Amino acid sequence: MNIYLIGMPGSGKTTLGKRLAKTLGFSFTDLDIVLAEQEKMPVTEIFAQKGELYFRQAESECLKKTIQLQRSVIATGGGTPCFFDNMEWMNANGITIFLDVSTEELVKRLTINEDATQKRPLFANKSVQELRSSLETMQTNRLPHYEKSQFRFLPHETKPSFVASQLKERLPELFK
Ligand SMILES: Nc1ncnc2c1ncn2[C@@H]1O[C@H](COP(=O)(O)OP(=O)(O)OP(=O)(O)O)[C@@H](O)[C@H]1O
Ligand SMILES: O=C(O)C1=C[C@@H](O)[C@@H](O)[C@H](O)C1
Ligand SMILES: [Mg+2]
Repeated sequence: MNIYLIGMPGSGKTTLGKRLAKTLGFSFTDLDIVLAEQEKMPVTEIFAQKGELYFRQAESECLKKTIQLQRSVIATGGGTPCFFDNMEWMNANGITIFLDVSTEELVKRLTINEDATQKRPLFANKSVQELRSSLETMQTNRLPHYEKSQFRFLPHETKPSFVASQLKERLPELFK
C-alpha cells in the first residue's frame, strides 16, 4: 500500500513526503523525478519540447506503474490528480492525502527565493501579482479533484508524527 501526497506546487509534498516516509519506515518517491528519469529530461523540458498532452499521458502511465512499489510515500505532481482517472485510481489503490495550503501562503513560499520560482515552470518569469492570480485560478479549478482525497491537512497539521498518528488511527490494519 502506497501513500499519495496531493496538492498545489509548493504545498509541501516533497517536504512532508520525505519526513513521513522516515517516520513510517516507508520509501519516498517523487513522481516528477521518476518521470524525468524515464523521459531522460527535466519535467520543464518535457513540457517545452513535447507539450502538455504528452506530459500528462506520460505522467499518468508513470503513476500507474507505482502499483509495483510497496510501502512508499509518493509525492505526485501538482496536476496529477486533475487528469484522466488518476485521482480515482489513487483512491482505489492507495491512501491519498491533500495538503491544503492557501493561495497567499503559496505565493510566500514560491517567491522566497529565485530558485523556488524558476524550478517551477508554470510560474517562472511572472510578477508576484501574476503569480497570485494564476495560483488562484489554478487552485479553484483543481480543488474539486484534490478534495476527493481521503485525508486533508492544513499547513500547521503537517508534522510527520501527527500525520502518521492520524493514518494509523483511521487505517490501523495497514500499519500492523
Ligand atoms: N508545513 C509547512 N510550513 C511552512 N513551509 C513549508 C511547509 N511545508 C513545506 N514548506 C516550504 O514550502 C516550500 C515548498 O515545499 P515543497 O517543495 O515540499 O512543496 P512541493 O509540494 O513538493 O512543491 P512542488 O509541487 O513544486 O514539487 C519549501 O520552501 C518548504 O520548505
Ligand atoms: O502543477 C502542475 O501542473 C505541475 C506541477 C509539477 O509538479 C510538475 O508535475 C509539472 O511542472 C506540472
Ligand atoms: Mg516537490
